[in-house]
Amino acid sequence: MRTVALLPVKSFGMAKQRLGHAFPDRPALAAAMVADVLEALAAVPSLDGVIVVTAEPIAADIAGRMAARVVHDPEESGQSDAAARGIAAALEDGAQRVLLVPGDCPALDPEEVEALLARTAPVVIVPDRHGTGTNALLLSPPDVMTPAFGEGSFERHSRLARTAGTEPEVADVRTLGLDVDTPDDFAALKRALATFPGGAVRTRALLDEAVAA
Ligand SMILES: Nc1nc2c(ncn2[C@@H]2O[C@H](COP(=O)(O)OP(=O)(O)OP(=O)(O)O)[C@@H](O)[C@H]2O)c(=O)[nH]1
Ligand SMILES: C=C(OP(=O)(O)O)C(=O)O
Repeated sequence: MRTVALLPVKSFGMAKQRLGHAFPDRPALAAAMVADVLEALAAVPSLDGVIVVTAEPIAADIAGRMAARVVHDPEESGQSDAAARGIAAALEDGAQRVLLVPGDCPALDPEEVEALLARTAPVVIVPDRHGTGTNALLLSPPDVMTPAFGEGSFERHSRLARTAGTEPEVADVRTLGLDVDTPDDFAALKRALATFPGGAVRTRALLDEAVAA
């Protein structure tokens, strides 16, 4: 089943507002995290392609160097609209399934993603670590339902799946749950990177630089 990962990426100058002063250089962190996510996705055997939806030239350059297709996002009107652009592009590419992931989960483990792709339900929701948001959506077909990210999106996506006539499956994926939005998320990521070796090469390097500075 042709499966494409979709990665919406907001312009780095605007990204990670909720992180506040937890990390000095938010654009650099956003760029490192996106590159680490793309490297992890490239190592997932069951993915047939990756589409990055962005207006950020640096993200587009990173994507191009990692063999991902870039879809421009002129409006930057939110993750859901960007996801919809990606779904349309994936359908054009003949995708039968899409995996929507955020660009801020740098510890993403390719083996965990591969295991997630073994699921066959039309809608699989990966909740955030609080259980109220959505860190990933596996949709088959890609337009089985319309993503509606944002606060409370876990319940909303569950409801949308049922409205589309299918009972959503819920999958807990540890490294997809390590998305970085708030200072607490950032602290949780640093603890996870200290505990689990491997992955997040660029994000680790940036964090080490910040500590050394
Ligand atoms: N292309 C695109 N991606 C977006 C947009 N808004 C959010 N994203 C991406 O969607 C994913 C989740 O985004 P959020 O964590 O909600 O937004 P953020 O900018 O990373 O963080 P905040 O500034 O705290 O909201 C990240 O990969 C973002 O880059 C948008 O308008 N356009
Ligand atoms: C986008 C979501 O949350 P966040 O903006 O915190 O990543 C979500 O949970 O749907």
